[in-house]
Amino acid sequence: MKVVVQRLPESDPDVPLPNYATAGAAGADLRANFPAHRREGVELQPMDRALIPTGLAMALPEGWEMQVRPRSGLALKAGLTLVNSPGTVDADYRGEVGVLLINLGSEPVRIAHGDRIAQAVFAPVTRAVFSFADALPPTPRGTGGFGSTGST
Ligand SMILES: O=c1ccn([C@H]2C[C@H](O)[C@@H](COP(=O)(O)OP(=O)(O)OP(=O)(O)O)O2)c(=O)[nH]1
Repeated sequence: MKVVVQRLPESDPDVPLPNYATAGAAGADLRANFPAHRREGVELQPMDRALIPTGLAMALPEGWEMQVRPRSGLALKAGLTLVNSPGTVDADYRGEVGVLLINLGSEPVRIAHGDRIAQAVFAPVTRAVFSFADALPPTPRGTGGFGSTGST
């Protein structure tokens, strides 16, 4: 599928576009691309969160979404993940793609300009058509949930 990408005016054109690290990768790595006055990056203290810019806006084909997901290596090594995982980028969004990082680790984590901070996975969107009913079709489970079948 084709995704049209716009580099935003204050972004650094030397930061590569999202790319797939291997031939079979499902996610394309997204990089931090700070505007000129913030190229020093940011340091996230434990439990700090920050919206990290990618310097990019995108036009996805209608009927598709882009999911912004954590990178497992950063999660394991540094406790770095996304506050809103997976982030949802709508096909009609034309603003800058941002990555909402949070440091769940016990040490400060530095996010440098150009770092690979998350990955983008594209998925088709199925939209629901909602309708009301007085009762729902019965099932063996019924209204049981939240551990009603046991915890192990
Ligand atoms: O990780 C993310 C999540 C969202 N967005 C952008 C694209 C998305 O289309 C828009 C809105 O996201 P979402 O619908 O999740 O946020 P909302 O809080 O419901 O905001 P809105 O009222 O703008 O829909 O923000 C990102 O850049 N990165």
